[in-house]
Amino acid sequence: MHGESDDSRLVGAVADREDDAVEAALRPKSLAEFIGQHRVREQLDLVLKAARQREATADHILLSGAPGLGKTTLAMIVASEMAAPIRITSGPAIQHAGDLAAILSSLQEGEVLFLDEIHRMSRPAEEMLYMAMEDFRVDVIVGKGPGATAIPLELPPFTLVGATTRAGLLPPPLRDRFGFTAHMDFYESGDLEQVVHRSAGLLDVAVDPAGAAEIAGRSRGTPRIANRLLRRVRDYAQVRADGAVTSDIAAKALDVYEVDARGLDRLDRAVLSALLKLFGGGPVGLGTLSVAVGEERETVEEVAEPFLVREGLLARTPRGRIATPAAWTHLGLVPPQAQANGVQQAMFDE
Ligand SMILES: Nc1ncnc2c1ncn2[C@@H]1O[C@H](COP(=O)(O)OP(=O)(O)OP(=O)(O)O)[C@@H](O)[C@H]1O
Repeated sequence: MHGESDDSRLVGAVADREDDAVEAALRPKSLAEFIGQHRVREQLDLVLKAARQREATADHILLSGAPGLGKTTLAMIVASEMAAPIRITSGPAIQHAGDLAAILSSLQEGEVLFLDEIHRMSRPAEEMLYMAMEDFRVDVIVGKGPGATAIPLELPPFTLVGATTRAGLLPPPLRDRFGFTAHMDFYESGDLEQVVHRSAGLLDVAVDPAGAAEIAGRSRGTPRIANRLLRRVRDYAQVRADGAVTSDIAAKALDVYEVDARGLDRLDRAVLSALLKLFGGGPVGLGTLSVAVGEERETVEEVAEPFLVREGLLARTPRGRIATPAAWTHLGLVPPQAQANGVQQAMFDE
């Protein structure tokens, strides 16, 4: 068993250590620099401009969307557009209401508090946050048991920017306290090409338009992946060529890393290939499919399948997993039905 996790893959959307080190340099610093997500950008622009005109603190903002689409980047942009400082933390880091009280009580007026993975906060912290968001006040509990007392503490107005991979996971009372919710979608290929060009400029790598398109096409709609693939292509171009990235160089480099033209990696293709070659395209149960590819059930279900489903290559049905016609085409195989038809046609021709 490989026990593969999403963050160990070149096409994983969750940040790895190298991403952490270079992402800061690649982050757009203003809304004008932020590529794609036109609707979200326009809406956010209005929210922030209006707050600035009123000389008020911006409303609380909820950003939802898959990892690597730019939620942290947007939170930082909110702070810079409001000329406000930003404090960054995450749901899992706040286990006790006291942790949150300490952060909230040290905020400056107008500060942006970025709370990543807000759906993973503990319940007591969440309840404290309701009051802080609405009334800019927290009750700090002193003591334990019947002798415990709540001491109210006034907070300066601040802007909470919450990020979550799924807004549906948030309890409605929390969701309702955001003045503005932005849903971020996967990026269009053209937008990702722009991301590649922009990052290449910052990293001082020469990339021609076809090279950028080749990288964008394999980036699974995600800027973080586009930036990571660009770095691997840069290595290849430097070691095996003259440093310039063309479509040929990008394709060869990403073939070495087993990321195919549609952004599928070894694991994705192993799942599809087993489904097609061993089970005739399904339906087959998840357990059987996982054994066939030598991976844990969870790895197949949570790491490989979401992208295959999104790409319309695999479908989850009550009877099991099935491949779509596009899956056969992608792996260059002929579906059994078409094969049978072909045989019949040949007999008829005779
Ligand atoms: N619209 C964009 N234009 C240019 N670069 C972008 C854009 N969105 C994201 N990026 C780049 O993608 C990388 C990942 O973005 P970011 O860290 O903001 O994602 P995220 O959604 O917060 O991910 P996570 O939820 O995993 O923290 C950053 O290096 C950033 O530079």
